[in-house]
Amino acid sequence: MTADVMAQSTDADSPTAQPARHSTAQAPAARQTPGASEPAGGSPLPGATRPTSGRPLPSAGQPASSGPDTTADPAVTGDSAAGTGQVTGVGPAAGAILAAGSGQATGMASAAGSPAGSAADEYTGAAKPLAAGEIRAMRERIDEIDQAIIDLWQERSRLSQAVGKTRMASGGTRLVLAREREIVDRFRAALGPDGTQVALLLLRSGRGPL
Ligand SMILES: C=C(O[C@@H]1C=C(C(=O)O)C=C[C@H]1O)C(=O)O
Repeated sequence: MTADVMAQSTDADSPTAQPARHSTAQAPAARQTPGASEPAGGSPLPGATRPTSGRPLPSAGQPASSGPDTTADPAVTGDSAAGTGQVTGVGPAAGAILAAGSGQATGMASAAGSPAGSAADEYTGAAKPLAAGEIRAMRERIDEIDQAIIDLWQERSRLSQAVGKTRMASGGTRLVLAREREIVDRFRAALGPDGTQVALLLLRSGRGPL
């Protein structure tokens, strides 16, 4: 775990009463999760509650939702990352996805802002048919990729829970922090600060009820 990731740590992830046993034998001594309590479905690791980048998304139009833009909120923390932050709209022309703290995915772009009389494609947000076709093709692949991510995510989660059960049945610890740090570091090295968040969500997903 690098120092800057550790510096991002806060303790805002809600702790639960659920006790957890951590194996810290191999973990770096610089920062140990103190003792017995484990954040709820969350992570004892640094970086767990770091807000997302907060970078505003470029948009040529207005959000489809009037809900608050949580891109600057600590959205990827605790349950909020999984339960909210849904895609609520697509800006016309630019096709920018606008995240909001609540609401359903509408996936529809407003025709407002399109050139008058043009065949604006409301589904893709494109202002010209050719662009709409390209976008549809790319979206097909995006959908495939998303499904692969979901499948792999669920497979990983099942494996992680199986490891935990096996270890506990052998009298071992529920979690191994040194291993979790290794995983967080790998994701962060590959993806930057967002990778940290992804890794923490992955780890949380794998905990489940043991
Ligand atoms: C799956 C394991 O158990 C736990 C879950 C981990 C994970 O989801 O990757 C990593 C470390 C452990 O806290 C493991 O030790 O490999």
